[in-house]
Amino acid sequence: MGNDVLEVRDLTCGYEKPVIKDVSVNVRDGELVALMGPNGAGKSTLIRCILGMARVFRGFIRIDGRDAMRMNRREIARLVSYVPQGYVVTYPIRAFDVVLMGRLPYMGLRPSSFDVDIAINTMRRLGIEYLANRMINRLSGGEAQLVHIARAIAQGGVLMLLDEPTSNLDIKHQVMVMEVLSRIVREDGIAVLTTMHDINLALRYADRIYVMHNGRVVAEFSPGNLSPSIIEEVYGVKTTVIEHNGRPVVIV
Ligand SMILES: Nc1ncnc2c1ncn2[C@@H]1O[C@H](COP(=O)(O)OP(=O)(O)OP(=O)(O)O)[C@@H](O)[C@H]1O
Repeated sequence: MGNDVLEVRDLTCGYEKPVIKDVSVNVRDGELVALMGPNGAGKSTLIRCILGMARVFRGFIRIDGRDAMRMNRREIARLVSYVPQGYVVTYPIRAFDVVLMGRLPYMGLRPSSFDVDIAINTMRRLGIEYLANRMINRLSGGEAQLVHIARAIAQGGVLMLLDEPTSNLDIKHQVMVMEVLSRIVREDGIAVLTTMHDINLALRYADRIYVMHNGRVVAEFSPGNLSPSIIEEVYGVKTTVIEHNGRPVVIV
């Protein structure tokens, strides 16, 4: 873990008006960073800003050392993959073709055999090659989420952005998705920034956690340094932090 893959400095960004204000975050290679905060705090907007999908008023965003605001969509797509929140494909398309779509930033009119190999190998690596010929609109939420993550991995960037990848998943699939993400971070040395609502999942899997509130970053900590006062201040609920198997667990 070392270099900043994502560096956001003093960013004020939003839509017609700013939504997030003076936000600074960074994610290094080999690091999984969780972005937490109440509904409407500005987490998805920050992700959209990094992707060039929202209006930057002030500040800068560097991806892999390059000024993201000077990059075109294709250049960003070669560095950054994105799994949006609650992304549901309603039309019938094979799971394999969804994964292959990750290779679009590199393709001409048709995929090369290299692109096809990457898609096959990525599905194998995540243990979901058995889903390859299934239609994505007929998969369970957890299976479909793993396919979308495989698509993002096949894209082969240095930074993966995920918006609530575990929402709507049962406990087993939540753990499965987070295990896959932390394995990819370790094995490939990529950087992952993911929004999450489940504090205990974040404490278990994230290397660091940022907390946003009213468009600002109000706390940054590693799981071992969590103080209950942060949760109380931001969410307004009383909590107790206990240690279980050497890890902090929040009890409401
Ligand atoms: N396209 C948009 N145009 C204008 N305002 C928007 C747009 N999208 C979101 N907002 C506003 O920006 C603010 C932050 O929303 P955002 O979706 O970033 O929050 P969030 O922290 O991701 O919330 P949640 O946890 O509910 O997903 C909200 O007040 C929201 O209404």
